[in-house]
Amino acid sequence: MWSSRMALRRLQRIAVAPLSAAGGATTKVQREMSTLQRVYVTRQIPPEGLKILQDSGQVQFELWNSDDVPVPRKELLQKVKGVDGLLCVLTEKIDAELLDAAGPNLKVVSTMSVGYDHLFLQELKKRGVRVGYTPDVLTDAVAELTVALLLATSRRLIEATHEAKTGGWGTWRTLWLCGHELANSTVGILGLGRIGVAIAERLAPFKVKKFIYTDVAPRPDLAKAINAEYVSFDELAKQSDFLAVCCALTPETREICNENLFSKMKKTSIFINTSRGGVVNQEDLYQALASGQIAGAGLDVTVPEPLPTNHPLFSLNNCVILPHIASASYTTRNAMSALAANNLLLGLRGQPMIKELKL
Ligand SMILES: O=C(O)C(=O)CO
Repeated sequence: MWSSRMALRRLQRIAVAPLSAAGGATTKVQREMSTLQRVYVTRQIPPEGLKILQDSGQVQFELWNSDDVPVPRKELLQKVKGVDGLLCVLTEKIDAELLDAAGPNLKVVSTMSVGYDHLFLQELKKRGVRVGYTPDVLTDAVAELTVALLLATSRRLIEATHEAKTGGWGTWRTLWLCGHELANSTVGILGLGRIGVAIAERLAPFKVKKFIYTDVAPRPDLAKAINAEYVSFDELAKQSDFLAVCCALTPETREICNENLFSKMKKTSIFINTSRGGVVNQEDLYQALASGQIAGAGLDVTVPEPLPTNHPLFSLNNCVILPHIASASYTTRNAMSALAANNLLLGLRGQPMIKELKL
């Protein structure tokens, strides 16, 4: 056990550089190594992204060679010293402390995520660090999972399989495990972007009657594609039979889903969140679910992550909680890693990234 733990630790510190195959250092290799830009990768990312970095001949990179445990903060602060680029995932806070530890060589931070609430954008901007992220490539996977979570919650699939497995399945009963159906319903989208549109497109064939949305301002170009009506925040709460949260986590949206929202929702409505846990006040959500103020909630994201197994939300039958898996398909995670790697390489060359955040 001890030796395997030691071996794991050693593995997690292994440096992987494209020129490592050259073995013993030759003068040529040393010369080439010195011109390669230095990169730290905070996770063992899916193979497509790693291959792009390895084959690039542009960077020498070191990675935290585990997907099961995030790189400890202390180690990360050490490893980023003097790097030109950083490829991270959403578990790493890229804040002033980290940017100071990295120092003035750092030119690019590329995150393998569409969300960027873990990046302190003002600090990055102040230091002139460019930021890449991975929108679009995950839209289909996230929309698909959102529909699955919505149906699992509204048609009570988790409760139902539990009952079937544990002896609760008696005779066929007229109202047992009844839920709420999409046909003839109003679906509300909080924060209409690419993902909200993709969710609506997938829900439309279920005979949804009406799509409504709210955002900081109307988004007619996007709304047109799904024939969605712009409404106020309060109207969204009042009218939605299903409310899907698709907004980014920002200071303005933090805990925007709170008692004020839940108290205006119908007792039969279903709340779904696949964006960020921080947009929800979880105590208020618990109260709304436990008191029957709303019918159910499906969450792919929580605060914190992982949500402790003794968290009150886990005690509720009408709350379905997934471990942040909305983008978790092999195709999508590989595409995200490839995009993150390409963003990083382009940024380090001083070229426009494929997907770059405007700071
Ligand atoms: O990309 C993101 O921001 C996620 O939440 C994981 O898909």
